[in-house]
Amino acid sequence: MKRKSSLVSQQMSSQRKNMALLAIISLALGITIVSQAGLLAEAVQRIFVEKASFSSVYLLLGILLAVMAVRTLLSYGNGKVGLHMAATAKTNMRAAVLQKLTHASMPSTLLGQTGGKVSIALDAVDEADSYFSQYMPRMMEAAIIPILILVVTFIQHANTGFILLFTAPFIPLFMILVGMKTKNKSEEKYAQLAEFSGTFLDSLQGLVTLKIFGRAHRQQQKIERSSLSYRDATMGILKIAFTNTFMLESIVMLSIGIVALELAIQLLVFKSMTFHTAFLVLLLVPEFYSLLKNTGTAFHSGRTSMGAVRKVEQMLEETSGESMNANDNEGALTSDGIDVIDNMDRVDRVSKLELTHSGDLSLPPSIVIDHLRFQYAPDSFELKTGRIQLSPGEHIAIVGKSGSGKTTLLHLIAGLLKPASGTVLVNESPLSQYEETAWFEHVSYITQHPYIFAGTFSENIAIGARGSISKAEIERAGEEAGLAALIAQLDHGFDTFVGEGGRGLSGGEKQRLALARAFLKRPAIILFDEPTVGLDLHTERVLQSSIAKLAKTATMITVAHRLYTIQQADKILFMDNGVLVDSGRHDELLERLPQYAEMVDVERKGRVSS
Ligand SMILES: Nc1ncnc2c1ncn2[C@@H]1O[C@H](COP(=O)(O)OP(=O)(O)OP(=O)(O)O)[C@@H](O)[C@H]1O
Repeated sequence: MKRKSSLVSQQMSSQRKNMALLAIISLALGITIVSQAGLLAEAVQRIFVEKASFSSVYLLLGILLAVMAVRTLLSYGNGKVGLHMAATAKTNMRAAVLQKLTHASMPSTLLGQTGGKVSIALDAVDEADSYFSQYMPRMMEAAIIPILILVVTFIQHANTGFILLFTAPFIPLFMILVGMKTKNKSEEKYAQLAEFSGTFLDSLQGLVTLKIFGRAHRQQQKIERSSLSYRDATMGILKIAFTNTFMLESIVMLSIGIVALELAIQLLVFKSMTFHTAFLVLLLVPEFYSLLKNTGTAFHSGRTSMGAVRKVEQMLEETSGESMNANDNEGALTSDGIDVIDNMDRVDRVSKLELTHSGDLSLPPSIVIDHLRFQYAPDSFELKTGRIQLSPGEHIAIVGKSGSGKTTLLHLIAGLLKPASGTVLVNESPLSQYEETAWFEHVSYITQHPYIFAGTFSENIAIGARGSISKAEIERAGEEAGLAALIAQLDHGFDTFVGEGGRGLSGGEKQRLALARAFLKRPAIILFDEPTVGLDLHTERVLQSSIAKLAKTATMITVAHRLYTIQQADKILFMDNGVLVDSGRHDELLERLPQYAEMVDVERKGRVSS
């Protein structure tokens, strides 16, 4: 293997003990192979050449049987160590993939297809198995045993030793040639599989939309095309594998034939060697080639594994380019730790961590937005702000037209996006100086489409808890969030199962469930994306009063659409085309900002007409 993947190298260095064990077992295996041949040659020599009685070789045959048993046990041991190495490596690699995915920044999670990522995390990591379970043990055997056999052969009969020495390099040479081609093919196969999985999952998720727009058939053809390319890539690899096996077998047969011919000539024509020596050498030679041949097959699967591992590495590299190291002050914060998943399917976890920042995070904190600038991509939408102070416990409303950058500003304040320049100051220190987990421990984000996991109401609410939590506490949080009436109608109450993606819950109900999580957490900072679609009056009131209760002791920043929310806010941030134009109370902005007055007017008319 010319260039070992760094992921594989990492695994190797962490498994040095197992490698040493493999080397010891391989050496012992080599000794049993040579002993076995020696004992067998001796037994045959005594019985057939020296015509000794069968009973005189009982002991010899007994030892031979014991050596064979030991050889079997050692082979089994080698396999076991390989499997153990593979299992450990796969666990580590999968942990690394999961770690990277959960710590990836928000923009990077939006890149690529989910199905493709799943196929890499599951299938590609599985493919790495054969590198450790087959390739490594075989390579170790190939590095030790053939040398041992070669030494014994040279001692016994130098001519055969030279034949082995001359023909053996053809096998690795051939392996390298084929292996190179297989690796490319294998990478191609994984690209095809990832595309196939991605297309398949995307189509499943958007099946209703596809049907409505009459695109189901076209999508079906797309799936068919990608499945055919996957088949072709797999067949390509198999073709190489079969050719590989055929060529290796031919080389081995030819070589053994040459050795046998040479031995026969020496034994019968020149009578320059004993039967014992000839037979011993003839027994050892197939073992020699068989080991090299096995290595060839293992090399093929090792190469296939490397292609798969390369894919895993690429994925890790791609996500790590975007991810934030928790200790990296420059890095973008991620939503890791937020108690409610936003509509981009962010995964949340809450764990207690020390603040890296030396100052105390007094709560609720004061927040200063200080000349932020942000772009998703060059030459696209740009967000700009001046300097604005948000006092502890204030209720802030971000308002503006659709696409003006409200959500982007909210994500920048929350640390979910990293500004290109400027800072968000929390208690007068840059947000980037805080340990992200510690910061998110105090933040709850209630999006318009909170993510509901497959599980019961209780399990979904308990996600908001910092430690272990009692059923009574979960139920109290549910009631405070206004879920009591809904739960009372269900046969299994809080133990009712809500499906993946929160199937069976309305938008308002999902938000109440997200609120229940927040009630368990009691955050100091609440980020709230107010529903744009009209909820019924009752639901809206329940949500409104629950949020108000939760926000009593917190700084709340709302992307606001309701006039009521806007009027009640302590401070309104008015966004226009990415620019934070002005901030102030409702009456102040009405007076000095015509665009704001116009927006309020439109909102009022909308209310009356709807
Ligand atoms: N992930 C993204 N990548 C690239 N551009 C984005 C991304 N998210 C938002 N944008 C763009 O940034 C601009 C501001 O979007 P943003 O969601 O902040 O607006 P908004 O005021 O919250 O809109 P709405 O009220 O409709 O939700 C829009 O032009 C949008 O297309």
